Amino acid sequence: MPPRLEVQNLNRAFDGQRVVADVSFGVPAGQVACLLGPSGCGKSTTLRMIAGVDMQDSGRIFVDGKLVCDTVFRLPPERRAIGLMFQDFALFPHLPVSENVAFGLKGGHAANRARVAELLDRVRMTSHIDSYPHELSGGEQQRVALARALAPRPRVLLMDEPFSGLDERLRDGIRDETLALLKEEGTAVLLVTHEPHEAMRMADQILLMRDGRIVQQGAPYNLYNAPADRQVAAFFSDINVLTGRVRGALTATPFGDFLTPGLPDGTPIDIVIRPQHLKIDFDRGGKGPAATPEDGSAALARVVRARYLGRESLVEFRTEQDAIALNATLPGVFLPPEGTKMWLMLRRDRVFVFPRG
Ligand SMILES: Nc1ncnc2c1ncn2[C@@H]1O[C@H](COP(=O)(O)OP(=O)(O)OP(=O)(O)O)[C@@H](O)[C@H]1O
Repeated sequence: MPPRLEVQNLNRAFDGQRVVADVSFGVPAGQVACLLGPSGCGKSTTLRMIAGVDMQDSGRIFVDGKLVCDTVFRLPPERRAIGLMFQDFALFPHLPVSENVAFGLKGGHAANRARVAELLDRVRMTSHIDSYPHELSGGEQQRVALARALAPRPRVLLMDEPFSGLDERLRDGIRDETLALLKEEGTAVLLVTHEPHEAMRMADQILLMRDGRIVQQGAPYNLYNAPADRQVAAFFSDINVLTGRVRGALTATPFGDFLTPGLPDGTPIDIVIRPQHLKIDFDRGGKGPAATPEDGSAALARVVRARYLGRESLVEFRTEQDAIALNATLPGVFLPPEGTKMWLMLRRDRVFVFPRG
């Protein structure tokens, strides 16, 4: 079976500047793919080409294996079986909820009572069927917009930052409800976001974009735990970076040597670790824990600052050797005074080693 949505080698330039470069991916039915990346990396342009409101310079788009658009053939947007839900896609203010949901259906609400009732039930808005948009909260409007987008049973739904207008506290609930409904409908979803948290929560597959290219794609677990490069690692959380140079297939640090095979001597190396994967131990008269294969050797450091963040504490350290700044997060309340000597270790299975790009 071909993926429900498939994109092959899409390219788009504006004024000679490439903003989408050789983008390819597939989204199976019932799955959510998130196009994730910083502002201006080409996410919305990709979405607009798939929707049919912009035209690619080269590349092909398929829905259920059928060509929707290449550089010669082009189905108009309304014949692509692709639904849209954009942040600024407001509901029609002069229509009640029932007619808003039925808007894309032939015959309006009168001819589609069952479908409208089913969708409003699924988004828990049945009691608002006769309300007008201005009588609804932001979250309620969003749920109606979702029902409207799904009413014509699109094969593919494109969502551009659909939750960004909502109150932070409402968002997670609405995201989860939306996800449940999309799975039930079997729609393939392509969701654009610049928020890693949103992508981690929603996506079966993340497509991470940078400068018009997909730099890594895969399940959220893979991107978080096996990032392709230092920037990908940094996109999902704060990171600590140790720098060094290859010497005889090894890179030396205050935490012992790291294997860097296959790289010529002198290659600059970034050793990356997330703050939650630093281990700390107390100083026992100038001695720290013994080296282990799991954690390498310990390095002596002093506390620069410690802050309580609610669920965890953030402690900033500086190593005695090389004065490397390192942040550690620890669960609960841990606020050692400035200057406290402690021993740090890096969980070797959580360290990423990259040649500097
Ligand atoms: N119609 C256009 N004409 C000229 N340049 C454009 C046009 N549309 C987009 N661009 C440029 O292409 C680049 C990518 O824009 P795009 O909107 O796809 O990025 P994005 O990743 O969706 O960003 P954001 O998250 O800020 O919406 C930007 O530099 C933008 O200025």
